[in-house]
Amino acid sequence: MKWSELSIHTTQEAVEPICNLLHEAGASGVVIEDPADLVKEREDHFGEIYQLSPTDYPEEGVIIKVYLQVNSFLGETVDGIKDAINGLLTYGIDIGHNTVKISEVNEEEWATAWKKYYKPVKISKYITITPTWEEYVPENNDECIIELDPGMAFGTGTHPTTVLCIQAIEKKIQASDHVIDVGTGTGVLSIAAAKLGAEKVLALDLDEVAVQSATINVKLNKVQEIVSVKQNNLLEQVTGEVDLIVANILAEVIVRFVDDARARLKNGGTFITSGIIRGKKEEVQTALLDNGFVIEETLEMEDWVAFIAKNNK
Ligand SMILES: C[S@@+](CC[C@H](N)C(=O)[O-])C[C@H]1O[C@@H](n2cnc3c(N)ncnc32)[C@H](O)[C@@H]1O
Repeated sequence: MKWSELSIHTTQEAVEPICNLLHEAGASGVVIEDPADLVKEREDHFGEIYQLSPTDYPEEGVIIKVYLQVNSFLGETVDGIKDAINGLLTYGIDIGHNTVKISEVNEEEWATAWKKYYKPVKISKYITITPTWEEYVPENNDECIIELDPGMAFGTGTHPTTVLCIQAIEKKIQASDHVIDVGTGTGVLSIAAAKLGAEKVLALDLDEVAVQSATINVKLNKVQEIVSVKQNNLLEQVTGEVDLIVANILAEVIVRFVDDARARLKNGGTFITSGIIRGKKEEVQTALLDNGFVIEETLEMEDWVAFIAKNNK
């Protein structure tokens, strides 16, 4: 199969809206080359990516690379993407150089192109995520390693929303808890829950690619006795009550199923929600409070927010 690599030179400010546009255009597997990643200072070292090489990054601006299948609609798709990016100017977003280069790559090149950006990451007190192809020696006996092959699904573990979720799970999980992970992506949060002591985890995702990816990663981490992966829309048709639900999905999606999450939680159970951009914090907070949750803690990292909410029935 032939793939086209679309390389867009833009600004940091435009990264998120462009990634949204690319997602809407049907592209998945976005690589972001942002030189800020090389020098990023953090309050703690959680989420820090090790061993990055400056030669892989532009000197200025950000390069977004996305891979599209070569088919008869490719020309229209690329034109549509270019028009949509130009349209960001009307919202006052600086799109910088805005050069778009297209080159053809074969499947093997595409499958490995993004791997050089993905290194071992210490996520929380106990959890370190390492890609399957990296050799990593734990620093101490308490360190819990999650091996991941993200493929095309979301969830390398380095995104602030994922980091916040793992830190929240680590705080709240109790041995023998039953857990549901809504929007599992690569399965990273389900695997973390299992490794941190959960007895049973149901990992759900609407996207078939995510379900495949999570199934592989669950086996890779030898937690298949604990984690079952299923294709499912949010909590539809899910029955019973669990101790903890985690959902790293966009704010717009979270507010749609807060009531279902409450119905699926035991009295005193915990709902961890992430994927909330700062501007949507109040919308989600209101939805949680209106549905009878008590907000125990609000976690923030970069522009992202996560809530730890308790179900008091
Ligand atoms: C931001 S990713 C989170 C992945 C992973 N849990 C993490 O924390 O890194 C959101 C995931 O939610 C899934 N998703 C979006 N809408 C969904 C829905 N209605 N039902 C189930 N999953 C959904 C997407 O396919 C995607 O894999």
